[in-house]
Amino acid sequence: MAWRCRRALFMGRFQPFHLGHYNALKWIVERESEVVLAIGSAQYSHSLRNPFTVGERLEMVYAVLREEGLLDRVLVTVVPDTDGQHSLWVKLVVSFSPCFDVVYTNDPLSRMLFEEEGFKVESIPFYEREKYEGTRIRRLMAEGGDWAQYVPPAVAEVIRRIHGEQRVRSLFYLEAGGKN
Ligand SMILES: Nc1ncnc2c1ncn2[C@@H]1O[C@H](COP(=O)(O)OP(=O)(O)OP(=O)(O)O)[C@@H](O)[C@H]1O
Ligand SMILES: NC(=O)c1ccc[n+]([C@@H]2O[C@H](COP(=O)(O)O)[C@@H](O)[C@H]2O)c1
Repeated sequence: MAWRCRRALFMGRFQPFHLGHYNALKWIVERESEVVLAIGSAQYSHSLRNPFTVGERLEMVYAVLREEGLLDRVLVTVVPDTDGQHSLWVKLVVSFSPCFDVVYTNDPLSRMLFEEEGFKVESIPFYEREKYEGTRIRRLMAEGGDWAQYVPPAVAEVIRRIHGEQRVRSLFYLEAGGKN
């Protein structure tokens, strides 16, 4: 592969940024000179799948990068979804992102779309996936469980400041049709 900029892309929704994402990021940073962390589904918020705004997710990511001294190795961008127009999405990612050569993702659709556009795609080893999964952590928030142990402390601080747990609980109630 001809390198253009020696940078890797790490894509995700990060709803919220949890310890699985943190371990994945550290693993990628060890293998690559620079990483572009791209926050996807940027236009979405206030749903159970995407409760946090892209601005709130940026706060979570920067809190971790600052705390871990990673600001000189990781660039951050945000990318909206193209909602079904999959053939346009990689072009949008490219235009919203600093240059990158290789993509790290476990999402099969993202892999297919990036490979079709000629990008090298790598899988990420899962870190204790039974614990560190966004869907599970959001459910714990909705049920008043101990979600904070599954995110970096700096992220827990952001979520508490924005009353994220209360929001997820309300969304759970709304999306269940006000029945639970
Ligand atoms: N525990 C984990 N270890 C390593 N990589 C992970 C882990 N959890 C998620 N990832 C990877 O991080 C990327 C971004 O994931 P994403 O933001 O969708 O989080 P998620 O935990 O899979 O959330 P959700 O359950 O909301 O879909 C994906 O490639 C995903 O496979
Ligand atoms: N057409 C599209 O908008 C399109 C296609 C594939 C992936 N994506 C996005 O890429 C990200 C993939 O990350 P996950 O690993 O979090 O699923 C998500 O934000 C997802 O919505 C968008």
